[in-house]
Amino acid sequence: MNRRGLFITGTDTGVGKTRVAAGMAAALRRLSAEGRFPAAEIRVWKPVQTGVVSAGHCDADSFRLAAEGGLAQNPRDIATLTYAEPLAPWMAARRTGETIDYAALLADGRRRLGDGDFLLVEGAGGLAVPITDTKLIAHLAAELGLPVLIVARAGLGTVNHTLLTVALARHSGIRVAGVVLNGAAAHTEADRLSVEENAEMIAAFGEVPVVGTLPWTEQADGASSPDWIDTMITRLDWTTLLGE
Ligand SMILES: Nc1ncnc2c1ncn2[C@@H]1O[C@H](COP(=O)(O)OP(=O)(O)OP(=O)(O)O)[C@@H](O)[C@H]1O
Ligand SMILES: C[C@H](N)[C@H](N)CCCCCC(=O)O
Ligand SMILES: [Mg+2]
Repeated sequence: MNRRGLFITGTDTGVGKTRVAAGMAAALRRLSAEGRFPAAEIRVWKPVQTGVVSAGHCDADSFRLAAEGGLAQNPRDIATLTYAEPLAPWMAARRTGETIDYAALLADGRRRLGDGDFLLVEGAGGLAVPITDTKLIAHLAAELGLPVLIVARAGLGTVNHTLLTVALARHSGIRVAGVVLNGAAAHTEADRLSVEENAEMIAAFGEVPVVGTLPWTEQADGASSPDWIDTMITRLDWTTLLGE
């Protein structure tokens, strides 16, 4: 199967996975419309989301991926599972008396990958987040056969978090496409320098490209293509992302 896609994970919850996934979706959609990206459709998938009451709620990742990515997909189709408790999927499901049918979730992902479009998948939290009592988000990314893009914070502490995430990805047999540092406080020269030094350490010790540094900006929409997205897209190795 021609697996054309990218799994977007993070070093934590709240690091900007949705922001990056939506920004990529909007940019790739524009490139596709201009005939500069070899996929007719750009689609997003949120396998499981927690902390929201419904996939159509404006706070839901499924809603934000569609809105910020400028996508026509129905948010209710973007997310497969939605749980109210803001917890790891395993626990959020258990709070409702359910267990997640991992095989069905994986099959849904493989179906979505099968139509030859380009699929951006957003995980839940980081890679070591439980989906069931035996499966983590890392298992899902590995068994979908997709490379991961790691969204990490830009400041102090991110080197450890990012290198741990890279190590788990590789231990799980997942290719790491790159790292994006999010929330670079561009207020002072010292901040900018420390972000560059964090990127240098992550690249050196993780043997992974830091493909983007997101400034902390308020606006997020599918209309504009911020510079960081264009830089990131040019730095990614598309031969691996478009499937051999
Ligand atoms: N570069 C940025 N500039 C301004 N706000 C940002 C930026 N990145 C993320 N945010 C905001 O920070 C919050 C967390 O970002 P986001 O929801 O993308 O994280 P996440 O990793 O997807 O979280 P979750 O684990 O819940 O899915 C959101 O309110 C988002 O709008
Ligand atoms: C609720 C949050 N926004 C995410 N949907 C789920 C994050 C799970 C994190 C689990 C953990 O690492 O402790
Ligand atoms: Mg998110």
